[in-house]
Amino acid sequence: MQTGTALIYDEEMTKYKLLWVDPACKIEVPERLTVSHEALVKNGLVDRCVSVPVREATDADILLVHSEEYLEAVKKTPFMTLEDLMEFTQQYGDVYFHPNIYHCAKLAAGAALQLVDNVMTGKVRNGMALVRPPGHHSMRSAANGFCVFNNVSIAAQYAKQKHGVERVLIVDWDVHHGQGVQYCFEDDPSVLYFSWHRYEHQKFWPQLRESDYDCVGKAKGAGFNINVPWNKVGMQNTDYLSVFFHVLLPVAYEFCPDLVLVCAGFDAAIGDPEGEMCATPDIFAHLTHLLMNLADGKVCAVLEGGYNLTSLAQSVCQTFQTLLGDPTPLPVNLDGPCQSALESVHCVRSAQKPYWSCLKHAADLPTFELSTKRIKVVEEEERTEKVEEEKNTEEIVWPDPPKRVSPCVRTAVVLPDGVDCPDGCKRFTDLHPDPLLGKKLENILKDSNDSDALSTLSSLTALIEKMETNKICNGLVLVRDVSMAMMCVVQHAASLNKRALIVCVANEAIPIDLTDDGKTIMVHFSSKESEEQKGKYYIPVCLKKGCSDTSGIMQAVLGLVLPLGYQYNPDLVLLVRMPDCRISESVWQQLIGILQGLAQEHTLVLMQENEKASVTPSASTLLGNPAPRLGPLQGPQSDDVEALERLRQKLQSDWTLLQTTAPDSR
Ligand SMILES: CC(O)(O)NCCCCN
Ligand SMILES: [Zn+2]
Repeated sequence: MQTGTALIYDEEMTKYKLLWVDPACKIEVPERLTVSHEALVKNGLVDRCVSVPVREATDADILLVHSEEYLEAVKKTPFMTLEDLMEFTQQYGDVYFHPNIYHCAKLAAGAALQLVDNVMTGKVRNGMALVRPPGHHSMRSAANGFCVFNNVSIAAQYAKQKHGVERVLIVDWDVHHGQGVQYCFEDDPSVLYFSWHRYEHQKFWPQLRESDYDCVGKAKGAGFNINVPWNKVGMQNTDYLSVFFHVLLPVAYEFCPDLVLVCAGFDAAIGDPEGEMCATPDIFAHLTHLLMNLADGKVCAVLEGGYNLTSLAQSVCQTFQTLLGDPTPLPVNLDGPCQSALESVHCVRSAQKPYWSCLKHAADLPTFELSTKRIKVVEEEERTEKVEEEKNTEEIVWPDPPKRVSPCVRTAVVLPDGVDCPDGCKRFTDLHPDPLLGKKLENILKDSNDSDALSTLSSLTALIEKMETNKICNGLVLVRDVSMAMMCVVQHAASLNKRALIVCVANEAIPIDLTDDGKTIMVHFSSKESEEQKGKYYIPVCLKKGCSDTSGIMQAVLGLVLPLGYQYNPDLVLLVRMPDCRISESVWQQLIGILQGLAQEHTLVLMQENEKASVTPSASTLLGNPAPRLGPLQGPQSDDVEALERLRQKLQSDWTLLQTTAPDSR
């Protein structure tokens, strides 16, 4: 299994800066790179990465995206006088040139190519390049928005041409719209470009009509360009996650990319003068994690923006820690998305509905949107250039990101004799069995002197306690009676006053009645509608074709289990696979991989002892290896989607992160 996280950085890229007065450009300073790199050093992250050297992009590399005349013009800038540089800069928007910026722009693009080479040839699993000048605004023949060459666009073309990559997903979480990337690939179905960006109904820079949600790509590229406009500032963690759960991830899994490139701009974080958003740096740990089970984990992040030196450095560290496999931090009290974010999610899903089967049941455009479309045209004339008043974001403060400590044992296993312990795992037995356990479990145990059942259950309960004290990250247990073991875990977690999210894949009803105290939530995948109501914390997901239905399971995991799980914020995730369910191994691994974003990766996998063949693949994902790709997903069964919608409608008043449509409140 491929491991290793590349860090690509060279201090040469700090050696250019703004040489004259220009309020729009003064925030793009060399210190952006130095504070980021110093934070990585301070947190011991540089030593844990594979340092990969930069290289200069060649003319041929740059010409993958840019025109010869533009490249030739930029080549002249090192020899220009200050006056010439200022005059040369005039022709472009919100960007500046410097005698050394051409050199640095070649290094920034070359760094992205080095990252792609090392990931695609398997030298590392993933990585991030810390570069400047950034890239996503630069166009075929124009510099723009501090960008000279379009680093990520060049990397995408390079990956296709040199490594035969067929499908590239570009995730642009920078707070600005990377119009340069959109223009480059808008008619190209092999590159799916996703961007969210501060928009404020076209009032925010670069004030482009084509940054809105209804610009979905052109010709063969229709559907392969996804714009999520933020029409208000102050977006929070929950808004970002809502877009990942209900827009990006379902489409990304359907697209099934061979490679994921990230335009990793951190001006989407709190404190940034450009974004004026409120998402905290730890959100990038989750955004990164949610991408890491795509493309067999081949994720290449390239720095774009990020102008608050504190939140930038913190966000960079959060991203690297997740790329390195450290447990994700607990997502603190997420309430649902704000009304404006919900409108954007609603509009994007309906605009993209014709192109993606995972969205074929999405709601149509809200009626107010149709009416305001006309109003916006009227505003077009009235739009006055929003004067970029000096934003004073200095006084904004936020808590330091939580420490993310990897337990000394990553994956513990409790296996029957004769089943080998997978590499990297640690066999676990309970050294101090609780003599009263039989008594405590008598309501569950059929006969309390069944010694090896008792020993398995005592290992199980001891394992849970080791996870709660963060001695062990996650665990895999094979048992004879899965239902009984599940009830034992539920009871024990409750006795520890720990919240448990149970995801149970089975093919028919299961004998469990949940307490109604909310300490335990169960999502039960099955092929039969369960008639009896088992309380509001029991959530039956019925799939007509049962658990062999990959699309059905993934639709429910991304659109229901994840949002609900993130909002519930459990201390423990229990993944139960009933003996008879026919879930495919790779979907099972995706389930394990995706849900590790919760509960600081305290996932307990429970299977029947005859599932020996699943021990190694399940353990591999628990160890942090990416789950295998599922292949491009077909559409889910219509009646399953309708059942899921009904379920969502029923639950979303309690679990607001499940919402995908804005109430027609206008
Ligand atoms: C890379 C970037 O997206 O952060 N550049 C932002 C330029 C803003 C100009 N007003
Ligand atoms: Zn930006």
